[in-house]
Amino acid sequence: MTQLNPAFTRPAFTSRVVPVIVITHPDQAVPMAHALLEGGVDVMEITLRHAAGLPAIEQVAKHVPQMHVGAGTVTRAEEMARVQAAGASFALSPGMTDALVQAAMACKLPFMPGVMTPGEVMAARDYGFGVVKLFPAAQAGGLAMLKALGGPLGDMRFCPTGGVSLTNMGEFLKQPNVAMVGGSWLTPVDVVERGDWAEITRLAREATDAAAV
Ligand SMILES: O=C(O)C(=O)C[C@H](O)[C@H](O)COP(=O)(O)O
Repeated sequence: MTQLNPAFTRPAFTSRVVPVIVITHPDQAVPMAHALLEGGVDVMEITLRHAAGLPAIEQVAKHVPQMHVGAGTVTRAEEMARVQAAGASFALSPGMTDALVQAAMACKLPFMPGVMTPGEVMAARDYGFGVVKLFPAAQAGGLAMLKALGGPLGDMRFCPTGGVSLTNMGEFLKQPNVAMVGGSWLTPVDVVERGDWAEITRLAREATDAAAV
């Protein structure tokens, strides 16, 4: 099978930290995108957890072309075409189903499925994925799990997400099989709700600097 997610084998974005974002009003999307860029983060995972997610993706895709906007929490096949139509340049999911993978292939949308077991990593590789999201990373075994997977499945790369923070992100990024990390700590809901974009830039810069070490 051909490589399905080339964008995640050689990501188009430069940031090795992927903010996982819950947006509650589409108007938050564009200022947040600018604030993250200002802090050196050129990728966003805008989740579909809130109804504002889809219009938020649309806003960023339309108004902030230098931002790589992805759709997160894509758990149903029919959402794949919808997020692509909204302008998402890739999709992520906490898991992997045949239906989701088929939908991503049909749309030719780069997709990062979620995995938690060696069997799921192998199934993802069979489909042609080279980079997968380890979710929930902490509960899956964190660093120890990544090291263990690196033995038999050393050709696969991971984006651990779930329980990753400023404190432990450096340890994750040092692992040779970790391509990038994801997390919600860069965009706390209360900070977004009050529109404190300077604080989002500060958090993004702090993460960018920690990733560079
Ligand atoms: O919504 C999704 O699609 C997910 O995969 C879940 C998120 O990635 C995690 O909830 C982030 O975890 P924290 O950084 O620990 O908050």
